[in-house]
Amino acid sequence: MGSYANGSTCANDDPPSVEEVKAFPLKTMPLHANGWLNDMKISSPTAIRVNIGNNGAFDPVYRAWTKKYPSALNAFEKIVAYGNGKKIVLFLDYDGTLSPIVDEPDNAVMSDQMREAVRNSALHLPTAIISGRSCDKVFDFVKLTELYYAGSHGMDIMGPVGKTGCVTDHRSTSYSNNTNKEMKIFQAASEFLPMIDEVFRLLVEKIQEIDGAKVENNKFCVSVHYRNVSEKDWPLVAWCTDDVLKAYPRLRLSHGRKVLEVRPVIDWNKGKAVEFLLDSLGLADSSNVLPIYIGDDRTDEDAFKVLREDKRGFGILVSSVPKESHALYSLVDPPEVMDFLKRLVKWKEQEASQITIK
Ligand SMILES: O=P(O)(O)OC[C@H]1O[C@H](O[C@H]2O[C@H](CO)[C@@H](O)[C@H](O)[C@H]2O)[C@H](O)[C@@H](O)[C@@H]1O
Repeated sequence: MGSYANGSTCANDDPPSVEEVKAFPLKTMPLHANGWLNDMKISSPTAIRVNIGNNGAFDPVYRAWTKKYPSALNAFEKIVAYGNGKKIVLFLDYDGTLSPIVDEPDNAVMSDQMREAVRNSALHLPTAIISGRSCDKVFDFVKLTELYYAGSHGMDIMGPVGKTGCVTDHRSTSYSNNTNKEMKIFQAASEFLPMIDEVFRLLVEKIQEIDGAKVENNKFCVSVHYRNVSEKDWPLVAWCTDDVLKAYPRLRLSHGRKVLEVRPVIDWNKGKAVEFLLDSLGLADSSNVLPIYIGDDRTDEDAFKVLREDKRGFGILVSSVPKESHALYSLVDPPEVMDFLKRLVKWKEQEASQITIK
């Protein structure tokens, strides 16, 4: 017997019809789906676009927030001072970090200038992209072979063959890419593939009745987008997703920017992917390595946390609205991310020329 948001219980497991849900969305919603609705509202604040100009200089609320999360551009000298004598490793999220947030997920293209900035970073520093999208999709957007990629929130990693014990893990396979470097694919959730495909199909069927909703297959995760859904229908998105997921206890839900992320219940996330890549690259020794992770989303917090807890590196949160984070620094938006990458490259080049002169 289930319980509903209005305190009543349902006598059998038959869910209400979509018409009933449309008529009384909150009344017919199971309690946990009602909890999701709160999270949907919290994780998708209507961007009260503050007057950010000049690093928030004009907006008192944002300015106060940057006291806790200083701008990584303003604190650049301090950041590179931490990196002095250490190898900096760069981890970048994709959506909202390298590309602007747009209404249609398939249109989230990266500008050529940003691609160039990322390519230059990768030529100077080990650089990886860690995204909620599938590896293939994020590679189609980024189109750079100089990087390492982790898709599906870190559950699908294309990286170098390194020291890690996971090389012998049954979930990893080695191959040679077109640069003839030996690479490996590590898929922490490989056994979930058929289940994710099934859930994707069920969600598409269910969600198609909701105006503006979209379901995206990200290989080891499924994204249910509600950015283009009228807020009055958000309960319906939560209810439909819950109705599918209740038959899959091995899947769970996390929240992103106007998106519900369906993913396997395994102890793996973007933070684990960062640790895995550092290990694969032979850069797990925190005494001479400084990992920096730049991201904008709730799922990036797992990576910020790993770096912060071990004091081995730090996160930079990309946000134009004040929010709590495990990151140490902030940047307003993707153009500021691009400036930061360019400055890092410049600093690296200066460092290299000084070494040559000596
Ligand atoms: O980890 P990320 O690279 O940040 O990926 C997270 C999700 O990003 C995408 O959705 C978000 O960006 C879309 C395009 O700007 C936007 O329309 C959507 O509302 C955002 O949630 C992507 O489509 C998802 O699959 C990723 O999981």
